[in-house]
Amino acid sequence: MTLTHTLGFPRIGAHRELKQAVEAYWKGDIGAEALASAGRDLRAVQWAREAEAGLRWVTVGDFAWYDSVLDLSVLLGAVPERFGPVGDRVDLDTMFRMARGRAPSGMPAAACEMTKWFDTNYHYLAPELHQGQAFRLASESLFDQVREAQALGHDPKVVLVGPLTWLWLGRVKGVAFDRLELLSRLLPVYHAILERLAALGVAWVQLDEPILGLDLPEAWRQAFVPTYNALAVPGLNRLVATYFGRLEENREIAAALPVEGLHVDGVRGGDDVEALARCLPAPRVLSVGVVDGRNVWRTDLDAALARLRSLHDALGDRLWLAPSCSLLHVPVDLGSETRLDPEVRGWLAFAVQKLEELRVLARALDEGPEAVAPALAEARGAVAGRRASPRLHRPEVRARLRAVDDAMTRRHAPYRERAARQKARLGLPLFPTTTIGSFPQTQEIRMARRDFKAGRLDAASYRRRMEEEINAVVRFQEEIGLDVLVHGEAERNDMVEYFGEQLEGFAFTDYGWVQSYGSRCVKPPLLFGDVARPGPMTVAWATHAQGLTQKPMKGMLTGPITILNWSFVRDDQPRADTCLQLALALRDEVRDLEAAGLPILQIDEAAFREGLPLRKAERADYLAWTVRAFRVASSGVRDDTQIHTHMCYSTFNDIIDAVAALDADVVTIETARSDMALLDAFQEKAYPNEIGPGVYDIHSPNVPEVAAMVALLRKAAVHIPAERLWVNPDCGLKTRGWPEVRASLVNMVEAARVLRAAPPTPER
Ligand SMILES: Nc1nc2c(c(=O)[nH]1)N[C@@H](CNc1ccc(C(=O)N[C@@H](CCC(=O)N[C@@H](CCC(=O)N[C@@H](CCC(=O)O)C(=O)O)C(=O)O)C(=O)O)cc1)CN2
Ligand code: MET
Ligand SMILES: [Zn+2]
Repeated sequence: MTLTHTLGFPRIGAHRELKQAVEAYWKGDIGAEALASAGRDLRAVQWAREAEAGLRWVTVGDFAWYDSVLDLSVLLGAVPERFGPVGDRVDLDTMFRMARGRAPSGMPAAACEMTKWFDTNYHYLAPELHQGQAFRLASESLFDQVREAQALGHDPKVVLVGPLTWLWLGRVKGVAFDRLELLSRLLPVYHAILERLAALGVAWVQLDEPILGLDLPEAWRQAFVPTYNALAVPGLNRLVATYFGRLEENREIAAALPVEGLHVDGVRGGDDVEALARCLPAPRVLSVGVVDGRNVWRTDLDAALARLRSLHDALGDRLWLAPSCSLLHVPVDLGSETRLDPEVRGWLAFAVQKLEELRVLARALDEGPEAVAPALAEARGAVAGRRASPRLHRPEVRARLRAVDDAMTRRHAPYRERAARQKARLGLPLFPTTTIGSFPQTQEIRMARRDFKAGRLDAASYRRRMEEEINAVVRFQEEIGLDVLVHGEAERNDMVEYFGEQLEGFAFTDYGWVQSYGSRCVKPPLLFGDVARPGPMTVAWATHAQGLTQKPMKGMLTGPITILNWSFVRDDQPRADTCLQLALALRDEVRDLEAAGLPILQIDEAAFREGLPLRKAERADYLAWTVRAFRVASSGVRDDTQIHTHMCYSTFNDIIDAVAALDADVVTIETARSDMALLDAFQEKAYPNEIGPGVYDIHSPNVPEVAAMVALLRKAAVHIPAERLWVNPDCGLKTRGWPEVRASLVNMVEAARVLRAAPPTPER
């Protein structure tokens, strides 16, 4: 029999129950016992769904209150010293303090660094590593969850990130050293974990090693076989899971791993699956990720079956079926979407539906396609229907795409000349202060929007409510003395979904939530067809805001690459084409904002780095079409209009030339959690324009001290001449509360004043 399983399932619940429970606990509305009970309920529902779908096991270990990499760090006893002495077992609030700097109990401390999980919009907390670090088994939570699943009558497969990927994701603190040195200290703890799992009767453990899809240094490649030799435990089977990219030169390593099974991404892995099916020695299992875990379109089951049939012939029961990666990256259940356009709905599959697709495929292999003929026919109809739908195509958009020429990708004058004109127009001081765009999205704002969308609040009242919010935000910024103001983005549910809602070619869900980090979720819009802008999207709000102040107002847009990367996008044309369609729509918006009198426009490209291909060989191509798209969106303006862009969670070393090639007048970036280390890439010569290195971390509720921000800016001034430095937070303030925002920004403006009074002297 062909067995099916899943690498992981969304942990947030179909209606974000996890978010509600965790946030209530942080606020003190519920205690640890109620939180624990909410977790048990969520897991019970999730396992029931996996069991109902006929999976061979339920997956245990994919649940986490905040992040599963963080949970693993806790399990391994990798808790940084600043979180204080921890007992034999690390407690819940220590874990929450590592994640966000504070918890209902325990002293606040700087949170661990949070960054993107490979090329997804999911964030993990980076393990902190230091030379000579000791590890120990420091949590019972995983084993408790195994028993919990067993008590519910399920047979669990446990998932953990593997030791090499965990180390790879780690950040070295203190003295620089090779983190691979820690492997020998880490393996005994992994071994102990596996022994505990074997003792509980767990038959299979899935160890995720997605770094096998990266260009790895030779020493790391060589470490794989010895690592898995060291992790053999009698009676326990190990499935090493790879995903997100092609194995390429690491294929042989994967095939040689001394483990009982291997999972390979059948969607992004090219012909890895076929190659491994030929060389993987029996009795090893090959788990094939046939169903896309990263997108929401229904699987072309005929095509999948055609591909699987020869694998099935070759491997027999050694062939397992799974989604390409964990289903963490897709929404939970299409069944919740009662208001979605029925035609579009028919094209989709969320996590629950993807498990069903696996069941159909497995039965078709085992019993022949006749056994599942109605399901196959339905899927065939859906796939063909999407391909043939007239709603996908707009000839005028296609024509415009063909007409894009090089002139559309260039500003009139080079940066130096533009800077002079912008200076004359804007009259900003040295170290100009600004924010990244959003101000707190309060409960009241969200309630008003909910009432508006539900028809309980009319459009005029909603508009007035949002304008009042803008008025208050502008007044506040003037009062504390910020130099470049923003309108605060109150009217936006999300920086991507908001634009999707105003463009043709998109559809939306009500419950299509996907975890981004911790309790924060996003609802990626569905980009299914050619993109067009029926009318201005932000001009009315921006004009209202500019009318309230003499200070420069910064118009705020989300850029084409970020809309692309944070939507579920069509797979029937190259992403580059879709991106350029978005760029053309934004170019029109940019020009409308300029004509409306906005002197500064920010085009956020928060997801620019995230979308960078994992393999170096594919990067130049991505950077070429993304840079072109950004320039098409941003270049249609006068020289004295200042273009900003913003990027967060980025490592810039490998993309600095491309960031420079965007030719934005100002780029604001995330640097505070990494103590300005990211600025190395921006050394004067590498980045020619202005830059705002974030001076405090907005992902933590802690208020930054003036002195700390002054110190960070002095550090920044070592790399970048003071005339080109801006002062701003790391990112938008939408997730923060007003009290912290007030205190933090007052301190930030003060930090800029301190620096203006005693400017740093350049160190050359
Ligand atoms: N797409 C995207 N990706 C991103 C970011 C981003 O901003 N957008 N930022 C970076 C960090 N990631 C983030 C992801 C999410 C949030 C965030 O704040 N999400 C909100 C949801 C935002 C949203 O869509 N809100 C809706 C309403 C959602 C809602 O819960 N409404 C309630 C009512 C109000 C309430 O109870 O709060 C309801 O309908 O019942 C709105 O404002 O309209 C959340 O999880 O809480 C922040 C940062 C990286 N990736
Ligand atoms: N302008 C956006 C904001 O401030 C940029 C956020 S980047 C994730 O919210
Ligand atoms: Zn940001």
